[in-house]
Amino acid sequence: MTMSDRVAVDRIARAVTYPGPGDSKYTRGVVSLLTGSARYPGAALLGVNAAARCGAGYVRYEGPAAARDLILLRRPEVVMGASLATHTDSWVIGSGFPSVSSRDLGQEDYALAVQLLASYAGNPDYWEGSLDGCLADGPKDDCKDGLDAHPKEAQEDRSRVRSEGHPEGASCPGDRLALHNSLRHLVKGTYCLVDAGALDFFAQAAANRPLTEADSLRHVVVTPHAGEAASMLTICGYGVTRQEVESAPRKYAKILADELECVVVLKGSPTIIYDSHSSHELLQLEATHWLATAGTGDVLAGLLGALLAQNASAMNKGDLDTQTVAAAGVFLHSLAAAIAAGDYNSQKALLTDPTDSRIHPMPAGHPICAMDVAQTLPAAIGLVLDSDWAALYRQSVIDNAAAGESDTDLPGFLR
Ligand SMILES: NC(=O)C1=CN([C@@H]2O[C@H](COP(=O)(O)OP(=O)(O)OC[C@H]3O[C@@H](n4cnc5c(N)ncnc54)[C@H](OP(=O)(O)O)[C@@H]3O)[C@@H](O)[C@H]2O)[C@@H](O)CC1
Ligand SMILES: Nc1ncnc2c1ncn2[C@@H]1O[C@H](COP(=O)(O)OP(=O)(O)O)[C@@H](O)[C@H]1O
Repeated sequence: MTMSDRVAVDRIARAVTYPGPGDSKYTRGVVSLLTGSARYPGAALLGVNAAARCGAGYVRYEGPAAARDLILLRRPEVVMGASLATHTDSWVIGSGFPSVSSRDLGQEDYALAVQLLASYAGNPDYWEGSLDGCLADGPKDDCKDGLDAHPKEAQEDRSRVRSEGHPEGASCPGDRLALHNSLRHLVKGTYCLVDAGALDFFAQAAANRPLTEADSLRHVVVTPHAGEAASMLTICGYGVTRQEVESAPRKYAKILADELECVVVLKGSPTIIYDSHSSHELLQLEATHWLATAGTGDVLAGLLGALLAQNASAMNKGDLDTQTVAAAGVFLHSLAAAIAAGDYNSQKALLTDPTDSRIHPMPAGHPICAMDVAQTLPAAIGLVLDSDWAALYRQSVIDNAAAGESDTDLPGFLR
C-alpha cells in the first residue's frame, strides 16, 4: 500500500544543516556537475549557481567550453574540471544535454557520462557497448586536489581509475575487471542526480540491469517532467504519452520508481517524490505557479545535487534517507520561488499548515525567471533553519549529545 504525505517543513528540516567548527569545504559537500552543452550552456550556469548558493562546500563543473566561460564570468568560485578521479560526494548529470551522445557532448564528456550513468544504473557493463567507436583518452589529470578528504579505500579506487583510465586504456580482461570493480565501489559511497537529456540513457541502462546490481540505484534521484517521464516509461516497456502522465502523475511516478528502484521526482504541479524502497509518496502541492518558466528545472537539479552532497555522510550512516533529501530540495525550490515572486500565499502555505483557516489570501506575486529562484535559495534556507521544526531538531541533537555523545560534533552556536 502506498503511504502518502505532504512535503512540509517538519519533514525536511533535518536535511537542511548548519556548518560547525569542525567543517571544511570538503565536509560541507562536494558536488560535481556534468551538465550543459554547446546548445544549452545556460542550463549549466543555472545548476552551478543553485548548487553554490545553497551551501555546498565545493562545486565542480565539467562541460563544454561555452558553458565553462559563462560560469567563470558569473561564478568564479566554481572549480573547473571533474572526472572519475576527483573527490566528489554527488554528481549532477544531464541538465542541458540534448542527449547522451558524443556528438552532443564531445568524446571526453560523453565517456564520463556513460560510465557514471551506467554504473549508477546498476549496469556497469552497459557503458562498454555505448563507448564503441569512441576513442576516449584517459581521464583528465588536472583535478587531483581534495583526495585526502576521502577514506583510504576510495582513494585507492580513484588512483586505479586514474592509472587505468577509460576502458580503452584498460586493455586486458583483468584490468577491465579491476576498473569495473572500482567504478562499482565509487558509486556506492556517492549520490547521483539524473536530469533532462541524461534520463533516457539512464532508463535504458537501468531497465537492462542485472538483478544483482540494484543497490547502486538507491543512490540515485531522477527528475523528469511529464514528457521525460513518458519517454522513460516507454523505454521500460509502457507505451505512455506525456498527456497520460500529466493526467495521472501519482500513478506514473510510482510505476517509474518501481521499475528503476530509485527516487523519482516527477516535476509539475503537484510535484511527486516517490521512493520505491519505502513505497512512500510525498506530494509538494504549494509551489507558486510562477515557477512554471524555462530553466527552473535546471536550478532544481543543482540544488538537489548540493543537498545530496551535504547529506551524503548522514545517508551513508543510515541517519537520513534519499527521499527526505530529495523532498528538502523540492521544498526549498518552492519556497525560494515564492520569495522571489513575492507570492505570500505560497510562502505561508509552505511554512504553516495550509488547512489552517486563519490563513488569509495575500498578494500572489509577480513573474520571476529561473536565476531569481537560485538567488533566493539562501533566504529560503534561512527561513527553514529559523523554523520551529529546525529548532526541535537541534534540540534532539543537543539531547543526544547530553545522552553521552561528545559535544565536539555540535555546531558552535549550540555548545
Ligand atoms: N537556458 C537553458 O539553457 C535551458 C535549457 N534547458 C534544457 O533544454 C533541454 C530540453 O528540455 P525541455 O524541457 O526544454 O524540452 P523537452 O523535454 O526536450 O521537450 C521538447 C518538446 O516537447 C514538447 N513539450 C514538452 N512538454 C510540453 C508541454 N508541457 N506542453 C507542450 N509541449 C511540450 C514540445 O514540443 P512540441 O510537442 O510542441 O512539438 C517541446 O519543444 C534540456 O536539456 C534542458 O535542461 C531548459 O531547461 C530550458 C532552459
Ligand atoms: N504550474 C506549475 N506550478 C508550480 N510549479 C511548476 C508548474 N509547472 C512547472 N513547475 C515547476 O517548474 C520546474 C520546471 O522544470 P522543467 O520542466 O525541467 O523546466 P526546465 O527544463 O526548463 O528547467 C519544475 O520544478 C516544476 O515542478
